Amino acid sequence: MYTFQLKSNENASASYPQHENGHVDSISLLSSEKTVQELLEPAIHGMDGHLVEFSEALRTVTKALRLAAEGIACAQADAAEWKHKYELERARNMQLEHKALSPEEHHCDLPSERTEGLNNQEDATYQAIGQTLKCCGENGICTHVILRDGEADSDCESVKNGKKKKASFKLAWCCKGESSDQYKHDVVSFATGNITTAEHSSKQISLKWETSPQTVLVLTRPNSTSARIICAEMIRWLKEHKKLDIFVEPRVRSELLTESSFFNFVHTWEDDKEALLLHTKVDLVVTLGGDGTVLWGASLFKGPVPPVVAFSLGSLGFMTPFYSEHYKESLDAILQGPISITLRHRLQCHVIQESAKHELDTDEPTLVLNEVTINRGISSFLTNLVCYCDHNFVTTVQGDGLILSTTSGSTAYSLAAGGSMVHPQVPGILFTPISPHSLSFRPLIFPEHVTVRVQIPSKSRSPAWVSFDGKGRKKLEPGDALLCSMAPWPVPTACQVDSTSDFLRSIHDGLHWNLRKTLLRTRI
Ligand SMILES: NC(=O)c1ccc[n+]([C@@H]2O[C@H](COP(=O)([O-])OP(=O)(O)OC[C@H]3O[C@@H](n4cnc5c(N)ncnc54)[C@H](O)[C@@H]3O)[C@@H](O)[C@H]2O)c1
Ligand SMILES: Nc1ncnc2c1ncn2[C@@H]1O[C@H](COP(=O)(O)OP(=O)(O)OP(=O)(O)O)[C@@H](O)[C@H]1O
Repeated sequence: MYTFQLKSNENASASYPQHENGHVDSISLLSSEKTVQELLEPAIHGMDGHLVEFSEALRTVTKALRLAAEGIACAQADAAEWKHKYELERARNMQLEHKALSPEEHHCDLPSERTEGLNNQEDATYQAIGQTLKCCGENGICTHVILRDGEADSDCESVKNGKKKKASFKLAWCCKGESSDQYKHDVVSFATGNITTAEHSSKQISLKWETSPQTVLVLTRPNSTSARIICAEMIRWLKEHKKLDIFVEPRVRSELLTESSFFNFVHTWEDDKEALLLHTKVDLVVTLGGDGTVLWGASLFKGPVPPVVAFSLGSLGFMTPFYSEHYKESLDAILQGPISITLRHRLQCHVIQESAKHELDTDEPTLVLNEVTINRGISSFLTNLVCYCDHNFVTTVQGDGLILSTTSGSTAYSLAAGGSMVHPQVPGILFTPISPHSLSFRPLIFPEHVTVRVQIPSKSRSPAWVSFDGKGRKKLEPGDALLCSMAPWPVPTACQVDSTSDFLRSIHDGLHWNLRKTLLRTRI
C-alpha cells in the first residue's frame, strides 16, 4: 500500500514539467492535483482513517505547490516588465548623455552668425583644454577639464522660443592657497548651468617601470628572529637572481655580517644626513614586519618616497598586503610591473612655539602616515585645545585629546576613538576627538586642502603632548600651536590586488568587520 502511495507521489512530481530555470508550471500542477485526486478517490474508498489522512496531506502539498508556482509565475512576469522599463530608461539616458557630449547636436537652428560665434568659442574652448593639459603636464598635476566658455548650447530651444537663457558661470579652483598661480585651474564654464565632472579625480593607479629597478632598500622589524631569517634569505635571492643593489639599516648590516661575510656587498648609511638622501638612491622599499615597520619606513623619507612593498610576518596588517612566504613570486611580479599602487597621503605637522612664533625659520615639518595626536599626557585636567580650520574657528576640544588622521590611519587610533573608516585613496584629514567631555562631539572629516591649527590657550592650566604615528612625543606649552596640512609627498604602497580589494580584505580579515556569527544547527 505504502509502496503504491510513494510511487504515485514520485510519479506526480516526475510529471511536473519544469522550466529551464527549474520553476514548476502552475497549470500542470493544477492538472496533477486533479490527477492525484482521481487516482486516490477510488483507492481510499472504504479504507482506514490513516489513508484518508494521508491523501488529505497529499492534496494539501499539491495545492501548496500550485500556489507557489503561481506566485513564481507572477513574479517572473513582474520582473520582465521592470526589465523592459529599465532598458527603455537606460536607452533614453544614453541618448541624453550622447546629446550632451556631442557638440554638433547642440547647434540647432540658430541664426548663422550665432552659430559661427559658437564655433569660434568652441575653438577657443579646445585651445583652452590644450593649454590646461599642457599646464597639467608641466606641473605634474592633472585636472580634467570640461570647458564650454561663453554662450548657450543645449538652451537653444529656449532661445528659439524667446525664453530667457540661464545665467552663465565659470568655476575655478586652486590648491595651495589663493596666492599660488601654479596650481590654479579654470575648470568649468557652462552656459546651461549644469556642472558635471568629466572624470573621477582619484582612480586606481598603476605603476609601470620605464627602466628596471636597480636598488632595493630592505627594512625589518627589530628584535624578530623570523624577520632576520627572511631578510637574509631575501637579500641573497635579490642579489643572486635579480642582480640588485641592496641597502639596509646600519643595525641590519651588522646583523647580516655577523651571520656571514657574504653580505659584504650590502650598503647602508652613516648618519641622518646621509639617510636624507636615500630617496635619490633607492628604487624600491621592501618592509618585513607589521604596520609599524611601514610607518617606520615612511618616516625615513622626509620628502619623496619610492614605492613600498610591505610583507607581513605572521598576521596580515592593514598596510602589509603581501605574505612573506611568497616573497619570490610577489617580488618577481613587482620588479617586472605594472603594479597597482595606493597613494597613501601623509600629513605634515609643524609645532609653532609661542616663544618663536615670529621667527620665520621654523623646524622642519614632521610627516605622519597614520596620525598626529594631541593629548593631555599625564595631566589629570581635561585638554583645552582650540581648533581652527584655515581661519575658521572649529571648536574647543575638552576631553582626553584630539587625533588628526590620514585616511590610511583611519583604521588605527582614530577608529578606536570612534572615527569612521575611510578608503586610503580618499584625500582628507580626519578630526577625531578622544573621549570628549561633550556627548555631541562627533568626528569630522576635512577636505585635503585645509590647514588645521590646534592652539593651546595661553591661560591653559596644563601643557599638552603631541605624538607622531605614536612616536616622538613633544610637549606643547600654553601658547604653542600645531599646524597640520596635507603633505605633498604621499607613500606609494604596492597592492596585492588593487586599492579597494586590499582595503576591504584588511577590514574583513583584520577587524572582522560586520561579521555575524551564525549558529550551525543540525537539520532535523
Ligand atoms: N587605542 C589605540 O587603538 C591606539 C593607541 C595608540 C596608538 N595606536 C596606533 O598605533 C600606531 C603606531 O603603530 P606601531 O606599530 O608603531 O605601534 P604598536 O606596536 O603599539 O602597534 C599598534 C597597533 O596598531 C596597528 N596599526 C598601525 N597602523 C595601523 C593602521 N593604519 N590601520 C590599522 N591598524 C594599524 C598595528 O598593526 C598594531 O597592531 C599609531 O599610529 C596609532 O594609530 C592605537
Ligand atoms: N626598522 C625599524 N627600526 C626601528 N623601529 C622599528 C622598525 N620597524 C618597526 N619598528 C617599530 O617597531 C614596532 C613594532 O613594529 P611592527 O612592524 O611589529 O608593528 P606592529 O604593527 O605592532 O606589528 P603587527 O601588525 O604584527 O601588530 C613599531 O613601533 C615600529 O615603529
